[in-house]
Amino acid sequence: MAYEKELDVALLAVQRASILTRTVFSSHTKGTLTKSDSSPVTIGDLGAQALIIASIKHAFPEDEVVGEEDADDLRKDEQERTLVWDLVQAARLDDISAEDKIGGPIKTVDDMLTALDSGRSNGGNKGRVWALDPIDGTKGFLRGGQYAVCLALMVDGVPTVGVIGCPNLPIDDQAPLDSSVGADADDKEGKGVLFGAVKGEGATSRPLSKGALQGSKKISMKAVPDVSQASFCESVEAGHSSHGDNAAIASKLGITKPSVRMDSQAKYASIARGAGDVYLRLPVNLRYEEKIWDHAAGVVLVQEAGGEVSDAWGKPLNFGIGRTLKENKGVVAAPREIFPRVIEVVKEVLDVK
Ligand SMILES: Nc1ncnc2c1ncn2[C@@H]1O[C@H](COP(=O)(O)O)[C@@H](OP(=O)(O)O)[C@H]1O
Ligand SMILES: [Mg+2]
Ligand SMILES: [Mg+2]
Ligand SMILES: [Mg+2]
Repeated sequence: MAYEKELDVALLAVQRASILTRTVFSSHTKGTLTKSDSSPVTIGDLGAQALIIASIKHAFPEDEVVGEEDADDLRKDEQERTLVWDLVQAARLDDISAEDKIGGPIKTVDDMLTALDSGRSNGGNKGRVWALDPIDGTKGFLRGGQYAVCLALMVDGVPTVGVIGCPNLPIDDQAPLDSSVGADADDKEGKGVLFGAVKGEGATSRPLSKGALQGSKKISMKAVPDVSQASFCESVEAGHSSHGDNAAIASKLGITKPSVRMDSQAKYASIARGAGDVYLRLPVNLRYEEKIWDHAAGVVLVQEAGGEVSDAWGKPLNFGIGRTLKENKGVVAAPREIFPRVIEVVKEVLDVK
């Protein structure tokens, strides 16, 4: 199989980082700081990014990483640095050969800061670049909703390997998608899924474990013979995607089921495994540039499960022009057969605005 080592390393790296995020999710201490764009970041985001970049740099030292976070706050804030260091040291896979494949524990605080700071690549359309979102859906993570640990390898600007860890999603791929999945989520028994996909090789899910990789199943999107029966998902945060436009599109498609709101790329993962059908992310503010790490892994997963993804105008997402998708606005994902119809209606709704 192509990119077998890359997929393995990415799955193990995300699995190890999820051990850390789960610890923070169930703890009162989240060390929440506010970033310059007023969005939140926690000790979970920072620890997970350090662990994942350390894993990538161990296995593929030449590769670049576009990561959401950096070490600026930790270099200034000793208390926060100590909290993250304790978490990073504690997060270990319980299978030694799995842990070895991703380089074993980070050795020093300096190594942790260097790893965390090694996600500053500007991306581009040449060579191998990883896109990393250590916690996607930080607001959901803090609220007790869905969140996802997301990692993708882009080759010459094309998302090629995608891995998403969803600690709060039900393991059962067929579990119906209703509003309870997105709200008041937890990571108790029966929860925690690790998704993986390689371009041209299909997509899989398996239970998120603490050790070696096991028990993967092929996943695919559900057939939707009648688009009015589709279920669609969208962001919980009204500032991230226009709930009004999404509702207008659903109504024009004849969809009467209420939308399922959930945070993070758990939306891509949920439609990829056929728990839902359509993901709508209509722009609220046309000046906002979507970040590549918010989409790269989800796009590989959906494409490999039988779906198509574009921006709201039906334009392919261009991951090869930097850290953002500045040539695109909004995102639409749906099974291949109904995708043209969905885009047609999305354009109708946007045209009358
Ligand atoms: N105005 C905006 N429009 C669209 N996305 C936004 C946004 N402001 C922040 N985001 C992104 O929305 C992501 C969460 O998406 P969702 O709403 O699907 O959960 C955030 O990821 P992080 O939580 O990793 O920062 C952030 O990058
Ligand atoms: Mg994100
Ligand atoms: Mg994030
Ligand atoms: Mg963020």
